[in-house]
Amino acid sequence: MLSVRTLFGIGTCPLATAANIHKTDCFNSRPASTMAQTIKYLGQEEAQHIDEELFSEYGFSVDQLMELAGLSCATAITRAYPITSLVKGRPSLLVICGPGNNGGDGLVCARHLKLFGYEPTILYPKRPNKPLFQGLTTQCQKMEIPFLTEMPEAEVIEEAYNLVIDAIFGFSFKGAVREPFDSILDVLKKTTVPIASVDIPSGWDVEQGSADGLQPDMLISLTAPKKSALLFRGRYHFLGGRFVPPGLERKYQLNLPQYPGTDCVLQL
Ligand SMILES: NC(=O)C1=CN([C@@H]2O[C@H](COP(=O)(O)OP(=O)(O)OC[C@H]3O[C@@H](n4cnc5c(N)ncnc54)[C@H](O)[C@@H]3O)[C@@H](O)[C@H]2O)[C@@H](O)CC1
Ligand SMILES: [K+]
Repeated sequence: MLSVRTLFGIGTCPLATAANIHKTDCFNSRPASTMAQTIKYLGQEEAQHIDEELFSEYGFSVDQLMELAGLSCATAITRAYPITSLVKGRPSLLVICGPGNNGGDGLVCARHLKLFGYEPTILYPKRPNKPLFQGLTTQCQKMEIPFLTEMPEAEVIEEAYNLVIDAIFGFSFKGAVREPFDSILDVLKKTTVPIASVDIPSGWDVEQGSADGLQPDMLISLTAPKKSALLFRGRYHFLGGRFVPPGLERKYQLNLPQYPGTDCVLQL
């Protein structure tokens, strides 16, 4: 059956215009694609094991995979929210980065989005004292991406930004959210600006989700979706992180779909 998306393509759907991009459910009846049915949804421990093996057995470095993950996120965002579809006069985005590697993906994503013509602003309240994150921060500063010193109020976000990119927590998140991220997530829950979450909607249990948590408009699952992604109800679910070696895919029976051509993302 032909879906609206098939007919018009993302960004050219007649309903996804500048006037209604905020939460308009243009693609509410998302087709249950065969790919999404067969792909494996990972538990928290499994995701962490895959992560460790990529570094220990397969010889990757963190910054290498982070670069590919962040590029995937930026690419997926350009597909779902092309600059021409944005409601504000400027293509402004707010990227909120957390204290771990999910936050690192956010920094890389912001840098690529700037190169793609968007105007990202970063909030990075807890910065690890490690060369990797210091380097990524410097790169963003040299790209002339502004950093905020505090979380804006929900009304200010609505006024100033087209989209919030949530790169706060990924698959290592556990337990109750600690400050300052608790207050940050409270503000995000109040705003109607669409949210694009990197790997996992922040604050969600990696496997069980969160009934009263964030409800992002977009989710970019990295490597493979996590179990909580089955509860995602937003418009756009993309897969990114096209770096999984075949042996690792076989071992964990990931059943990853074929990425089209040279693309680094795929819509599920
Ligand atoms: N193997 C992969 O698939 C890859 C994963 N990457 C990214 O790395 C992420 C995982 O990164 P990490 O393992 O560093 O972990 P996260 O980025 O998920 O978070 C860990 C950080 O969050 C803090 N934290 C955890 N629970 C908290 C709570 N309840 N309240 C406040 N702070 C809390 C921890 O103290 C730690 O600083 C993935 O989700 C993905 O975004 C990519 O960078 C590269 C490839
Ligand atoms: K996230």
